[in-house]
Amino acid sequence: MYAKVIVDVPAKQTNRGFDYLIPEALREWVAIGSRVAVPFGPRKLQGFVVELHDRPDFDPAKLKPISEVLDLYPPLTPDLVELAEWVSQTYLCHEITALQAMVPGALKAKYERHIKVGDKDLDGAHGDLLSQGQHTLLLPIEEDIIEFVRGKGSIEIGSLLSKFTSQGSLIKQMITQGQLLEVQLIKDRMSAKKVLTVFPVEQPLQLMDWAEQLPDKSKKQKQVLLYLAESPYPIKLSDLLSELNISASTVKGLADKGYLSIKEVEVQRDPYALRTFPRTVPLTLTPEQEVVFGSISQAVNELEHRVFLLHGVTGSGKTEVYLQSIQTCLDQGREAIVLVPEISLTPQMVERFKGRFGNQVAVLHSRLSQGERFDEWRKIMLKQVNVVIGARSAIFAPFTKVGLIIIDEEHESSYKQEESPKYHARDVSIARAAQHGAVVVLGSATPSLESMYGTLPEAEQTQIGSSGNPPATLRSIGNLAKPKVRFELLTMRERVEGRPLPKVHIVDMREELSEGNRSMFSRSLHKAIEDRIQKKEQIVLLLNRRGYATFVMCRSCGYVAECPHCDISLTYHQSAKTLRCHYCGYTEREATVCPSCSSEHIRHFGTGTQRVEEELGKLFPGIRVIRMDVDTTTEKGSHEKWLTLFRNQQADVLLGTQMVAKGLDFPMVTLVGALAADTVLNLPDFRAAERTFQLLTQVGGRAGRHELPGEVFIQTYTPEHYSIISASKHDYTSFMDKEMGFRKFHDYPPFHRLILITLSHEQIPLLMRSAETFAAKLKELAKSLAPVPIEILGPVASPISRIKDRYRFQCMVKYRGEASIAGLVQQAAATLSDVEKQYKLTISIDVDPQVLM
Ligand SMILES: Nc1ncnc2c1ncn2[C@@H]1O[C@H](COP(=O)(O)OP(=O)(O)OP(=O)(O)O)[C@@H](O)[C@H]1O
Ligand SMILES: [Zn+2]
Ligand SMILES: [Zn+2]
Repeated sequence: MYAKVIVDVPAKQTNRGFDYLIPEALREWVAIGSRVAVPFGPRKLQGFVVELHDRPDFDPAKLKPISEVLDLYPPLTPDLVELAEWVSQTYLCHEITALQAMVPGALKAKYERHIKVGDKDLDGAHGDLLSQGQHTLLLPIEEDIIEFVRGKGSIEIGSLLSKFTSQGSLIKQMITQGQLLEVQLIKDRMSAKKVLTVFPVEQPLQLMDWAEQLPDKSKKQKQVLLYLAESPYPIKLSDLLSELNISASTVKGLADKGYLSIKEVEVQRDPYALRTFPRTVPLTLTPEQEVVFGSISQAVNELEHRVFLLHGVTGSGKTEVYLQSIQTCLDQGREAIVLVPEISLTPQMVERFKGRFGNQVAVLHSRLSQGERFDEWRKIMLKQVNVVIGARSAIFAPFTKVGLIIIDEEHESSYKQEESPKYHARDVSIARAAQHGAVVVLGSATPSLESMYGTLPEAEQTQIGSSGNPPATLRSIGNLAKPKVRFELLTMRERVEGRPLPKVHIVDMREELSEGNRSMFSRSLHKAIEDRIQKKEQIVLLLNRRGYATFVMCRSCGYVAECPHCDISLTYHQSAKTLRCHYCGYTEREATVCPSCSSEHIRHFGTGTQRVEEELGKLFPGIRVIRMDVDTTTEKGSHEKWLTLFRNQQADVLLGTQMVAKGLDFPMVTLVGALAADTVLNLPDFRAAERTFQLLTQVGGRAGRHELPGEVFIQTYTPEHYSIISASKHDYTSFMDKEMGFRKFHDYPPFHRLILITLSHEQIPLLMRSAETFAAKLKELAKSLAPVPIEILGPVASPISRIKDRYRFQCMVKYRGEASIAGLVQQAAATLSDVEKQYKLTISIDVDPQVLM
């Protein structure tokens, strides 16, 4: 039996499985998905077993054996190993990168150089060495070192050097002469947490006997034995110490006498251990919920791989449908994965799932510590849970019988990972569900155009996009070749209990200006805020920008403060009175005079959340504002803290960036204001209108979700834009029609698919030459695909033309259908691999990009 192993080196040359022997002793332990240590050239590396077989590519006699199996259970399931191959082919990354993305960060290997006693010291004890005479006599210090290392078994080289300071060169010499041996160990970054636990070793009566026999002066020890006699259960050492107010040596003394034992016991770090979640029972479904639930549960019961797109207006009760569908799945003995966008994974969301399914739920998000995340993941692997709710990467939860995958707020662009592997969790979820015969539910009040397009019958899609195929479905690659599925549309048009959607007002800010209102609050919004404060109702204000102001500009000469390393203007931060670059972190002091013309008329422009907060304080004295943006939520738990304060009505206003727009369900919120609806609309991105419509609909949806009716104000300089008008009328259909027309006209997704290639280098000439070489090669390769329509745009400078002192050029590929364009792009990029290596050119390829900057 041989194992194919993919090693921990993300490079082109190592992007394949290498064969290794499985030593007899490890047979039982090696499986597909095992993490192993293998010799690789002079090094020892971590790798994943991706195949077991009995026909090696090379002479079996020359194969090396696997050195170690690193886990008790393989951290990856065979289906995940297969999925990794699909991810690497679809999104053009190394397979090891895809595999690594599937295991928690705690399992990423840490390579340590250790020292052992070398085999030159053949007979073990140095006494023999001396008598044999053929060895050079060891110096006493050398003997000390060898004895020390022998005692440790093996020791990290740094620790050895710090023990024997100033013996560095001697130790090096001993390694060269073979008295010491250097080995490489693979350690996990994190391991299961263990605590010392005290175990009684006998029955209570015996313990009491022992207590009796102890001399009178050992009062404390007697106390411990009597305590254990009374409650004869294992107890954490630290708990025992604090309970009896004794020292560890007391307990240790008893252990030495054999009256009790102290062992290390593995415990799980549970971020929610201190919280209790009141159990909830299924609600009686509304007729609309009933219909939707019926379709989903039927598919789950029939174990059919189907994809539903659930379009339900804000407050229509999608979560309850998810919960009951998951119950159906669990009743089947299968497992469920729920994905939510990182920022809407609020305590409220967790509570809904833990409240219904209790300890069966694991939670995975980035605000957990690495250790907590590792332990949540272990609960999944050890089958202690059967539901996981988490952000993007939870799609890789190591379940083995997935029955249902739910993606809430499926339109969210954060489901696309921006670093390699640049996967889209929505598309990966469909691939994974296909492997398991599982059902996918994509839920949103504002479904993405891609998903909506996926619901159209083939004929209609053809009509719109002539020969296009749905982009969001599974491509036929490798083992994952499955027939494409068409998405089935389910709709919920009403809020529960017939609550009305909020009334929306569009406010034309140009009019405000012309009538002399220079404030960032229109008169009508101002009045509405006053009204709610008086009624003790709550307000959500959205400003899609953080910081105090977007940029600093000189009114005399037009100078704008820009980052010296990136072509992007700096953002003013009020609290530190600094200008900061959001791309590289560069920071400088606020200037009081213009660096260009020395004028004093240099000001911050635009409005940031900090400035709104200040102005609210001035306009409404005594108003209690919670500001939530990246700057106020970096601390662990801060997100939770702010939302709890708001829920407990300890604030009147929740002001923030898009993180206040999603998923929140607060009964007292009756007013929502979008202060500058155009910020997103003005971005140079073909999805700007879609993002604007989604954001306004979502934030508006926070108002009036319970008994009290809601009202929304949208402040804008472009009140005639269809995304704003449609959002104000809750009219998804008319927005969709217009936007589909626009996308079709410009050959944008979902009618065409995109691949964005960004090249970067410190020098423009080399960069331009490389970009042109790349584009020319790609154009040549594309000819082979004719008549498949493929368009190659560029190279042009990227919208952000420089980041961290590296210039950036991009090419955009637009194509239709399922042709394997990605492969061609990779081939074209390969022609530059020498330049990449020699001159440090970087090429980044983004398949189905969400961010075009
Ligand atoms: N069948 C039901 N009977 C009574 N109340 C319900 C029912 N279903 C849901 N609700 C309540 O309605 C409110 C809105 O539901 P939920 O938050 O699930 O909406 P949603 O569709 O997820 O909205 P959004 O897209 O805005 O997040 C919640 O307070 C929920 O408890
Ligand atoms: Zn100036
Ligand atoms: Zn910068």
